[in-house]
Amino acid sequence: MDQTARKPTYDDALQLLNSTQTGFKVLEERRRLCQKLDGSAVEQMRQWIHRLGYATGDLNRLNIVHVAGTKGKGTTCAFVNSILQKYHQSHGIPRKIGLYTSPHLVAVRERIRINSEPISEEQFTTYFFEVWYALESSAIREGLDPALKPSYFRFLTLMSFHVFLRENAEVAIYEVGVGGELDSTNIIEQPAVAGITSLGIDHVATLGDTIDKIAWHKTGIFKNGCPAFTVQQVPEAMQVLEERAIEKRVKLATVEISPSLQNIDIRPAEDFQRKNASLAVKLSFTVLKKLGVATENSLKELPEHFVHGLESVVWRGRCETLISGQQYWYLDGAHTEESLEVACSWFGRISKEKEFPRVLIFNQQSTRDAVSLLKAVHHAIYHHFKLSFQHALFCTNITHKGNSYKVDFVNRNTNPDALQSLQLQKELAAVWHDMDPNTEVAALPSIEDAIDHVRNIYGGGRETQILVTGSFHLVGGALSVLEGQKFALARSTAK
Ligand SMILES: Nc1ncnc2c1ncn2[C@@H]1O[C@H](COP(=O)(O)OP(=O)(O)OP(=O)(O)O)[C@@H](O)[C@H]1O
Ligand SMILES: [Mg+2]
Ligand SMILES: [Mg+2]
Repeated sequence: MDQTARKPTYDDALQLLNSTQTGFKVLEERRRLCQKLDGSAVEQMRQWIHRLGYATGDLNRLNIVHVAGTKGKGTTCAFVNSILQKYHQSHGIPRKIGLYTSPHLVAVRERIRINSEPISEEQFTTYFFEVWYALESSAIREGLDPALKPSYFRFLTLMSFHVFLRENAEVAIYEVGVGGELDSTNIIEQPAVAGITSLGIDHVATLGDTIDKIAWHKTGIFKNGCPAFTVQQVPEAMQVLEERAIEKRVKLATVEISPSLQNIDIRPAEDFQRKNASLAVKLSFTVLKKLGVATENSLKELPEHFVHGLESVVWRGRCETLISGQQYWYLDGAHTEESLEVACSWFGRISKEKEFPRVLIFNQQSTRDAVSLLKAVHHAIYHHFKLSFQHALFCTNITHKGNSYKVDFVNRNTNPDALQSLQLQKELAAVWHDMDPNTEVAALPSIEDAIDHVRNIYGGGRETQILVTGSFHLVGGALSVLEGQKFALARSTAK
């Protein structure tokens, strides 16, 4: 971009950011060569942070709460954020809270928040270009190719560090991207505290296919001298966590579901969420203690701010309900077997109370085994709840009709030919038809097509309950289409 021509806009920033996506062809090649992550990614991050003019030690000023895990990372971070936000509102401590999470639901800006608010378009643009140009000019100074940029997630991670340091955040809460050991967030040397949420199987190509290999990666965020907490895990995972804690000389404690949560309105009222909340409580106590706030570190009775923080947390796209006319939309971005079970049990519990027809909208366009995930949905709904879907719609992750994406959702990492031919969608429709021949199935080219299809099913005149799940791209796209359409929407949070 010509820097002298005009002031770059938010849209320019997003276009350039999208240009850093690795791209389908490179990803295919990596898969073909079975390339795993290696230590070079973290080393490269260190070099980039230096090129922005920081030492890695500068990050210690951020009193980081670092969270890894297979499921519940984002939610746990959101709980910590909400608790700290309540403290901030009443005591002015922490002065400023940064929150870095992924993926985003409806706008990239959501990934970088200050005091709970996504940074503004203006801030995003300013900080984006500060980082972009600093990387270019340092590359030129060092005789490197200025066109070489960190890939999408790494760029945003770098940018988040820059934003929080520039904004003088007193605490920053960081969700790991993938794994821990080799993740780009792992240049953090001395976090205030580390947390590991529930472990399960995901990202097998990069982390390994067994729970112990996955657990090993997650413990990469353990740092000598920094306390760590985890929740109850399966024994194979727990053993690895304990061994690595000893090896790294880290004090690791396991957090049980706190009895005090029984009287608190945790949403959804499921044990997995109480686990996330209990872990968040311990992480918050620890970081507040580091800031010199004397809180009673007891889980028997929670201080008022903790209760308010837990009850008022907003974390969209997870067990979210939208009511639009006669339609009850239930949206959850779950995309692993364990989390789909959780999402389906939430939907099943609510749905069995109603006689209305049920519609499933499902998509999972990455390298995950979409068929197995779909079977997990079937199993949970048909076997556990003895319920069925009258319609099952399989769409791509393209937001709008006519192959157009909202700029925040552009995804270069999926095979365009497979999207065009609806290859996966047709396969999923056939799999579902085999499992339940009574369901009417359809493969559709976009999220908007699927939503319109639902509106047309019963002429819009009949109450319907729709479960949208399998991917955050799908749920984020569905939310932006639903909210963009002129229907009166009532939002209700999961119970
Ligand atoms: N502790 C948990 N155990 C199992 N499933 C969970 C747990 N916490 C959340 N989930 C499910 O996983 C979904 C995603 O939750 P969340 O965003 O907190 O996870 P995440 O670890 O950030 O996931 P991602 O890898 O997509 O970033 C939720 O909607 C919920 O259905
Ligand atoms: Mg994940
Ligand atoms: Mg997440």
